[in-house]
Amino acid sequence: MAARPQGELSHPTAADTAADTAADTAADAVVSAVGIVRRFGDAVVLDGVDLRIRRGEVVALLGASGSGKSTLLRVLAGLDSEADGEVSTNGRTAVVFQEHRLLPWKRVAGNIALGLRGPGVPQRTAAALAEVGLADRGRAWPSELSGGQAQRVALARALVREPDFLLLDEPFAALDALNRLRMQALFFRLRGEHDFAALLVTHDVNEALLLADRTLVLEDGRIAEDNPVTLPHPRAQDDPGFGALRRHLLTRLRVPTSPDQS
Ligand SMILES: Nc1ncnc2c1ncn2[C@@H]1O[C@H](COP(=O)(O)OP(=O)(O)OP(=O)(O)O)[C@@H](O)[C@H]1O
Repeated sequence: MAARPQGELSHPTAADTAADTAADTAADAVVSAVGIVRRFGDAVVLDGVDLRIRRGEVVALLGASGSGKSTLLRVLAGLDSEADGEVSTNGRTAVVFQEHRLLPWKRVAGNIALGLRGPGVPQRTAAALAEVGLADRGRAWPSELSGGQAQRVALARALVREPDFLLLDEPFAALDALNRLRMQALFFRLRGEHDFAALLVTHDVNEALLLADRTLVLEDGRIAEDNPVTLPHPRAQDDPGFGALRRHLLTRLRVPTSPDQS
């Protein structure tokens, strides 16, 4: 790993040393982060995070409120230039936030197509909308959508870019319980069809265990726990293995469990 000056987060490109790239970003990794440190004033929020996510892998990032999950996501997405350390990405990335962030002055289709070039954009836009079950809403304004629909559009806007790596910051947290379950099922289906890797920031241990291949716990500025989830799909919350992992994570996160959760 090449030494990087303090105060500088590097996103190496092909111009960086070939040796670094070969060693640090193996062909099967969509993102590789080494020694990420992020301070806000005197507060050290990320204190040396190392993380690698493989192609096609879905990783859930858990941690107490304020532990730095969103900060880490922003660093990995290249949205934060103030961090120290090194991030290498390999392929296209796209981000979905908790709030849909659709432009209110553009119709749904216009929001999805934003920034796309070349022939076939209307077809790609229509296909992405169909994938999230909104084939007939392309001409709607964002203000005419329900919260769940708007979040589906945000997902379509990310998918139409055919990302290798999808970063999701509590994408379903603002939805009611039923819509949340629908979105989780949709995410699972899309993941099977597109084979993207994902980092899913979530507060919801059940969501993490339903969707992820691996769970991370961020604590004291570091990845304190990194565990594979080997349960077969479709995962059921009443499965004993699921329950054991949930209890472990809830304890790790110091969330009190009630008898019906255990
Ligand atoms: N722009 C900023 N300026 C100052 N402090 C910040 C800034 N962004 C984040 N922080 C601080 O960094 C810490 C981590 O914030 P972050 O949003 O990453 O946590 P989180 O784990 O995503 O929290 P939550 O689960 O509540 O969303 C918090 O103490 C927060 O106040």
